[in-house]
Amino acid sequence: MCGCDVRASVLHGAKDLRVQNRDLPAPEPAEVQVAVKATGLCGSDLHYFSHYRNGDILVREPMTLGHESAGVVTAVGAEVSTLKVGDRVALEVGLPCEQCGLCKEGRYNICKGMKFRSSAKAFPHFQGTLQDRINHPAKWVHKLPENVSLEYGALVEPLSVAMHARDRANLKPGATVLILGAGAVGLLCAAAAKVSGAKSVVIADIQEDRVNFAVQNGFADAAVVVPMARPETIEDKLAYAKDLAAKIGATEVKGEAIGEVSVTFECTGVESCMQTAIYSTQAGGKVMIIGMGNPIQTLPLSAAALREVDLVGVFRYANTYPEVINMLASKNAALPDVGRLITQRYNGFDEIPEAFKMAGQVKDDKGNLVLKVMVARHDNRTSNVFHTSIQYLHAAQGENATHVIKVGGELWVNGSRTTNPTGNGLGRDLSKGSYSALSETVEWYGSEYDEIVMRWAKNTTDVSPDYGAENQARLLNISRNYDPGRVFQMLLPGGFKNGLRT
Ligand SMILES: NC(=O)c1ccc[n+]([C@@H]2O[C@H](COP(=O)([O-])OP(=O)(O)OC[C@H]3O[C@@H](n4cnc5c(N)ncnc54)[C@H](O)[C@@H]3O)[C@@H](O)[C@H]2O)c1
Ligand SMILES: OC[C@H](O)C(O)[C@@H](O)CO
Repeated sequence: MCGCDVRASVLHGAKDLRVQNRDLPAPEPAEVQVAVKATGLCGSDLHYFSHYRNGDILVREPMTLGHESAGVVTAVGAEVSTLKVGDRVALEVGLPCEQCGLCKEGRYNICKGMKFRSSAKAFPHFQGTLQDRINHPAKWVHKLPENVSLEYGALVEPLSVAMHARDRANLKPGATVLILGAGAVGLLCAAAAKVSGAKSVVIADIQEDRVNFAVQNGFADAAVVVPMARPETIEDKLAYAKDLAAKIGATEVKGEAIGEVSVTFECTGVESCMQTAIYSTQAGGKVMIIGMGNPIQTLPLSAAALREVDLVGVFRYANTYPEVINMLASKNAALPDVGRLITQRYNGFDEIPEAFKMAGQVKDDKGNLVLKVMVARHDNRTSNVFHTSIQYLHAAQGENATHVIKVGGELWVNGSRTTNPTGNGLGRDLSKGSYSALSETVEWYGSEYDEIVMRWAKNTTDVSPDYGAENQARLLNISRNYDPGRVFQMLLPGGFKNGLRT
């Protein structure tokens, strides 16, 4: 149990991130302590990073960013019976008052007393998750099943926004759906529509690559590239929105024009898109207001009111985590692979400023889309140990020592994703037999070096005697004491590798 110093990434001003030590007490009786392993960067984090404010909300004291996170439980408070050390978890980072009428109705997301990690709305600010470990009430920490990785665990937060929007839309199977904005939020809303049985999903964005990504990866059935224009007068703006709505309505899915849609998810925050959303939605339909843009917008209200098109606000989520986690675990065939949104990965505190820089770009240096930037936490010391461990295990198995890890459908060789998994002589599909002692226990999610060792150690109960009794005992001991910090101490050079055949 850690009552100790932890490192945190702390924002002191616009683009002024510093790595600092913070005292972390042992968890309170109803809390767990979680080693944060994967954190997705979101638009609000980026606003705080770039401007030291998010819209009207000013940062008033140094603040740690990050709220889309998953990690591993490292300690539990005395009253906690639902979680144990070693559990892999997704963090629901908003703490509502739990006393007010809205909380009692289950609408805790709009509780006035909400404290949300990495938001400067509450003061003192509730510190975010870009920190080695945090203490968090067990009630808001959700266990991940074995087949949901920590990166997917981090996506539970933004996917919750989409599922909450889906719920607020009361989306029915067979609905027709328009998504305005093909950023991470729009794409996740498209995924939520797909998994809920929408008949057709059309997605529109000014960025052609993004809408193409959506269609190519099964998030949408058809794409509309929104023309760039800057109409000045309100008449011209509404005429532009009507034209765009007509263009969207004429878009064909399976040979049929989509027409006016049952539900529009507005995920840009842009005024012209809100106007278009009203014109694009059928009488009796709904416009879901998810994008947060200019707080004052001119809208064709009568076009909504006289056709009973409901304009429905969406703010974060409530009671979504269990469903979203189940959905990810059950691998529902109607759900597009949301993991494809993770387009860039960074490791550790030193790379966080670079990660934010990337999150502010549309494309990376290689011309790849930037949709969701993920920050994992490990330090160099442990990553070397990880590689060493895998290398020695392979050696111990009598094979060439290579660092070959299967991640989902892809192979990583010596730390890089390989496009040629079998042709270079290094590739081995660890799940397919030849490494029976390791099969299905070796998975590497992005750069979660320590998790892989954890999972592998947990399962290594019948390893080859070649590992040596001492190391086997050590592994079993590791698996019982599932604590990343401690495991790595045990795996430091001079520890684990000693005694293994090379
Ligand atoms: N309501 C909530 O609880 C909630 C939660 C998270 C994010 N958000 C908001 O959702 C929005 C989307 O978030 P994101 O992370 O996907 O952001 P993003 O910036 O990645 O995506 C926005 C997309 O809108 C597109 N766009 C901009 N102008 C456009 C136009 N005129 N026509 C068509 N498309 C246009 C951009 O090209 C971009 O792809 C943001 O406003 C964010 O603040 C809301
Ligand atoms: O500023 C509001 C933020 O965008 C939200 O809190 C969101 O990121 C949480 O899901």
